[in-house]
Amino acid sequence: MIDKIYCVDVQPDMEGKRVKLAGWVYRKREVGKKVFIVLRDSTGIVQAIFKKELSEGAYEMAKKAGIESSVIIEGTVKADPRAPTGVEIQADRIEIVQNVDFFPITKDASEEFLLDVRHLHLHSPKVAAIMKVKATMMQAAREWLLQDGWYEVFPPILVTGAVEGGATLFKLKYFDRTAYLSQSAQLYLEAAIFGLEKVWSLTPSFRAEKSRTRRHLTEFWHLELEAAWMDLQDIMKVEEELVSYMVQRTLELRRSEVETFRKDLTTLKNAVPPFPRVSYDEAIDILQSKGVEIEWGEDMGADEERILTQEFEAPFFVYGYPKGIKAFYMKEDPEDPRKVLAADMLAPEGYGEIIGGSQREDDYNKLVQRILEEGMKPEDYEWYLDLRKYGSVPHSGFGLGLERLVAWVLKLDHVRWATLFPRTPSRLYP
Ligand SMILES: NC(=O)C[C@H]([NH3+])C(=O)NS(=O)(=O)OC[C@H]1O[C@@H](n2cnc3c(N)ncnc32)[C@H](O)[C@@H]1O
Ligand SMILES: [Mg+2]
Repeated sequence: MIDKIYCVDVQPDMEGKRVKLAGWVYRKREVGKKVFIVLRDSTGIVQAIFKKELSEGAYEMAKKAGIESSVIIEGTVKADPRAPTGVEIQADRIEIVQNVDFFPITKDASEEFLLDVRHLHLHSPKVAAIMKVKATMMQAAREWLLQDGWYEVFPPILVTGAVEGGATLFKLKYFDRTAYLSQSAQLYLEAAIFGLEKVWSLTPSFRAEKSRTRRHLTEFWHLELEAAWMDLQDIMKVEEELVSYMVQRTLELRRSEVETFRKDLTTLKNAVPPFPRVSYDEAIDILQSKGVEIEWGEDMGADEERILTQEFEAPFFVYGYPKGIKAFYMKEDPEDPRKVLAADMLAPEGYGEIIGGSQREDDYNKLVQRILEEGMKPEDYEWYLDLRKYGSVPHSGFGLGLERLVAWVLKLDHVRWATLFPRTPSRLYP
């Protein structure tokens, strides 16, 4: 490993110190007999100035370095308020590790082109900032889950059945059998609670959704929790405490990155428990009062949720959905058999659903009935039904779409920017 420091380490109080840095040529300009190179690394940027009178060899080499060339630079630190970071390096040595004559991404690159060359787009400091925020959100989630006594488990991705409807399964050949890519780890987490009680997993989930909306991917990162003995109210409290901690901790550790994407942090700061709660019935009333044509019993799509979120300045819950629009595993509301004990968490500012959760049906016969009602075969869920035969307990859980949370926090215009290599119906490469 090169004995170097990072751009962020170069500070004005290091005046006169000799330093070595490695990175990529982010910006470059020539003025008279000087070359200014703004070097980029994973921590930020710093300007290096190459003066012909100081080192002709380095000056001539610096002139050759193209944008995004990988370079190693040495020189002396000098405080200079005119430099982008208030300090620069009076460089007397540059090694071009690999020169780039023409970097294909230019200022006028289209979004589709950026996705076509996503492997090169990852050079971008803005993309790196998104990935740092995403990583910090998961660091925060792990911190919270550990201190609150949750066990991480590692469920299978190759599965034999649907959790969220057969229409969005990706099928694959598994030797002489058929397998599917997991839509959700939920059913396996439900099995894990009998030994561990409170479990969580972060897995890729797959949905063969043809929806071409700004919030759908065909592969997304899914943070899921499941807990024995918890009812819907209990799990909603877990959701709001977890999301609040993830958001506030990210503001604490990554505020400069967040502010790169949004100046108004109000809704993020408002993300503290208790989050507002509205019933599905109230949500329908709100939408109808705003002229939306929606009837009780219908699902809210992205457009309806966008309108509903205008009523809130923080993440909020919608609870008490009609049974007909929700999944087979959700427990019927004992007080209203038309409904299930389900709640979604919606992000404000038009982002909508970021979490789907519910209390699960823990009665064997009722679950068999729900499976049949949904046109599914109980024999396909034999192992899952066993969970209701051997010490069944009330239990609840939820799934958080990590890209959707990041998209809201950074106000991204599409979830695809929140993932390293987005997968959508039209994009499988690179
Ligand atoms: N353990 C559970 O209870 C999870 C449950 N089985 C489940 O999968 N619910 S969900 O379908 O609403 O998906 C959960 C969340 O997963 C995200 N999600 C769901 N589908 C997508 C797509 N296609 N793209 C991106 N993100 C997606 C979104 O934030 C949803 O709220
Ligand atoms: Mg959902």
